[in-house]
Amino acid sequence: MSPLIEIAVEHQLGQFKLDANFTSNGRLTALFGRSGSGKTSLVNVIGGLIRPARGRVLVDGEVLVDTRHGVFVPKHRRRIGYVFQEARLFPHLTVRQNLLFGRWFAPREGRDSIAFEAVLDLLGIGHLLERRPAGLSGGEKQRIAIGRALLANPRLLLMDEPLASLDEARKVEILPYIERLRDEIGIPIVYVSHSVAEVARLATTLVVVDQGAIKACGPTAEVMSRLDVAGLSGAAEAGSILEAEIVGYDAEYHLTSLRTQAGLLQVSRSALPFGGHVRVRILASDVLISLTLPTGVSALNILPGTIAEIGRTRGGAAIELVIDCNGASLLARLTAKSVAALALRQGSQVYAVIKSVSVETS
Ligand SMILES: Nc1ncnc2c1ncn2[C@@H]1O[C@H](COP(=O)(O)OP(=O)(O)OP(=O)(O)O)[C@@H](O)[C@H]1O
Repeated sequence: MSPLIEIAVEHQLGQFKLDANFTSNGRLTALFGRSGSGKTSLVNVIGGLIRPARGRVLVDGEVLVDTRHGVFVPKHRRRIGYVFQEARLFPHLTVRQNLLFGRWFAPREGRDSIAFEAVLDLLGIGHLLERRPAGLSGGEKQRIAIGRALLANPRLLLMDEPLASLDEARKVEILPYIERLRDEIGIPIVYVSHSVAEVARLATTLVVVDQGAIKACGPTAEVMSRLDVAGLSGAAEAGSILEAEIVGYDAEYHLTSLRTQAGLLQVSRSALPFGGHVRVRILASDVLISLTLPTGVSALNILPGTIAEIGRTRGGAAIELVIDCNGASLLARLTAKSVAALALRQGSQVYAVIKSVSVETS
C-alpha cells in the first residue's frame, strides 16, 4: 500500500534550498523545526502554492506533482483544506454562512461525505451559528475555520501554526478538538508547529525539518528521544514521551498509576478514566540518574534502565543521555561533571529518578 503522504522535492527560494524527502502514514503528521527551517514552504508545496523545480508529491496514492512527467495538479483541484494561524473568516457573514462557504466549494462527488451536523458536534460550535466573527474568541474562530475547511470535503487538512496567535488558555481549550479531529474524522492532517508541547501531544508522526531538509521522520516518541532532535528543541523543552495505560488510582493521595513500556509511573492527577490511554511527557531536565536503587528520596517514579547513548555538551555544562528502560527511550539531562563523577558510559546500568511527569493527552 502506498503511504498517505509521499514527498521528494527540490526547490530554490532565493538563498534558501528546500531538499526534502519523507513519507508518512500518520493520522497527524507534524512538521516541526525552527523558524525559517522550511515548514511553511513544504506545506505550500503540498497545497500547490509552490511549484517545485524537481520532484514528486503524492497524497493517498494520487500523484499531485511529478516534474519528470509534467504533472502539476493546480491547488483548487487538490482537495486540500487549509487552516492558517489566523482564522480568516468573513467578518460580514454569520458563523453558519462562513461554514457553508466551505461546503459551497466542496467537489460535487463528495458533497455529502461530512455532515454539517457532525462537524458542529465535533468542534462544539452549534451554539455559535448565528453569531458574527467579531464577537467570538480566538479559539472559537479557529474552530469555525477548521469546520469550514472540513466542509469543503478535503482529502488532507493542512494546519499551519493554527494555535500560534492564541494565548495559553485558548490553546488549552482548542487542543481536545484537534485531538478529536485526528482520532474521529479519518482525514489525515499535516500540522506545522515549532512548539514541542503541541507536537508531543498531537503528533502521531513527527517530521523534523532543519535548513530545508528532513532531519528525522517517524513515530513521535521515537523521534523525540533522539539526541540530535533534542538539540533542536532547546534545552528547556527537550524530553521524551511514553504511551501509557491508566491502571489504578490511589484515592488517599490522589495519585493515578500508569503502565508504560518503561515501567509503572504515578502521577498526581485524578480525573482520568480507568483503562484509558494517555501520553505522558517527561522533560530531560526532570530526570536524575542513580547508580544504585535510591532510598529515602521524595520522587515517586524510579525506573531501572541502561544508558543507550551519551550526547555531547552543547557549549554549556549539560549533557543529554538516552536511557533504555525496557525498550522505551528516556531522555535525561545531567551536568558533564555528574556524568564524569558517576563514570557513566554506554551500557551502564542505572536508575532513572523522575521528578515530574506531565500527562499530555487523554
Ligand atoms: N519566496 C521566497 N523567496 C525567497 N526566500 C524565501 C521565499 N519563501 C521563503 N523563503 C525563505 O525560505 C526559508 C524558509 O521559510 P519558511 O517560511 O518555509 O520557514 P518556516 O519553517 O515555516 O518558518 P516559520 O516557523 O518562521 O514560519 C526562510 O529563510 C525564508 O526567508
